[in-house]
Amino acid sequence: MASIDMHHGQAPDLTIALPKGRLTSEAVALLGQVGLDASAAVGASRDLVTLDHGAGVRFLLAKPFDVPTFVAAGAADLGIVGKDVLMEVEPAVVELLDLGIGRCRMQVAVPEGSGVRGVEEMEAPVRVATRYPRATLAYFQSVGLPAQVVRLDGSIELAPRVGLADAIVDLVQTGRTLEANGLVAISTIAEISGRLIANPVRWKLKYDRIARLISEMRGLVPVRPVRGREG
Ligand SMILES: Nc1ncnc2c1ncn2[C@@H]1O[C@H](COP(=O)(O)OP(=O)(O)OP(=O)(O)O)[C@@H](O)[C@H]1O
Ligand SMILES: O=P(O)(O)OC[C@H]1O[C@H](OP(=O)(O)OP(=O)(O)O)[C@H](O)[C@@H]1O
Repeated sequence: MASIDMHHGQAPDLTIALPKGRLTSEAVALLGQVGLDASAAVGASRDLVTLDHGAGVRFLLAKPFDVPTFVAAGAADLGIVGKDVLMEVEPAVVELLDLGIGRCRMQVAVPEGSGVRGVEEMEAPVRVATRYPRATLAYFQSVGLPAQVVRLDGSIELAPRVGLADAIVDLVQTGRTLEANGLVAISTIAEISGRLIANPVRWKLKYDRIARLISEMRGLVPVRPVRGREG
């Protein structure tokens, strides 16, 4: 439908890519608090584009790992995405704000029965199952421990149980998934939360509009600036 992409017959002032899934409802709630209506993103509609006509803002619903792709390419001006994705993809985007949503940790975990309680106790080369090969290899390199990555797309906690890996690197929130699978966290790689990102060129071109949005968001939740205006 052509009209869905238009704002009173014109292009929208701003396009924001939202992650489909776990972060969607928190992101929509946050946007609602700054007067932007993205509520259709949490409804039953299968439409992947939703428009707040009054505000002139268009929302794109993308898979979390694809949000940086849309933003870096300029298909969206802004995006909301987990820090885990940014660490893994290292996209050409500007990270503007920590939104404080989707808080969890990226951790290294091992079978409880292994007796290992610190990465320094592990025997090299460590076989690590993860969805985050890049962040994992960077971490193990930083602690001087050779590692081999087994790349999985989910159910990471299964790998050590069936001898596919000695350890995992995954996101941990309540710790229930680790516990239920006989694993224990031995190290934290990073604190994770949702971030507001921008296409670097649009950040300059639409500075006033985006800066207004940032100051409105900053005034709300326990948000903190990650990086200032660049370039
Ligand atoms: N257990 C968790 N607790 C808090 N935040 C999480 C948790 N798991 C994931 N997240 C955050 O939510 C984001 C989106 O997670 P979600 O599970 O919706 O996507 P995904 O794992 O990429 O799933 P899929 O590939 O099935 O779409 C992650 O990138 C991360 O920042
Ligand atoms: O510490 P917890 O509160 O138990 O949360 C951690 C789990 O949540 C995420 O998985 P998700 O539920 O997204 O499933 P997936 O691994 O199949 O993507 C993550 O990959 C862990 O498995």
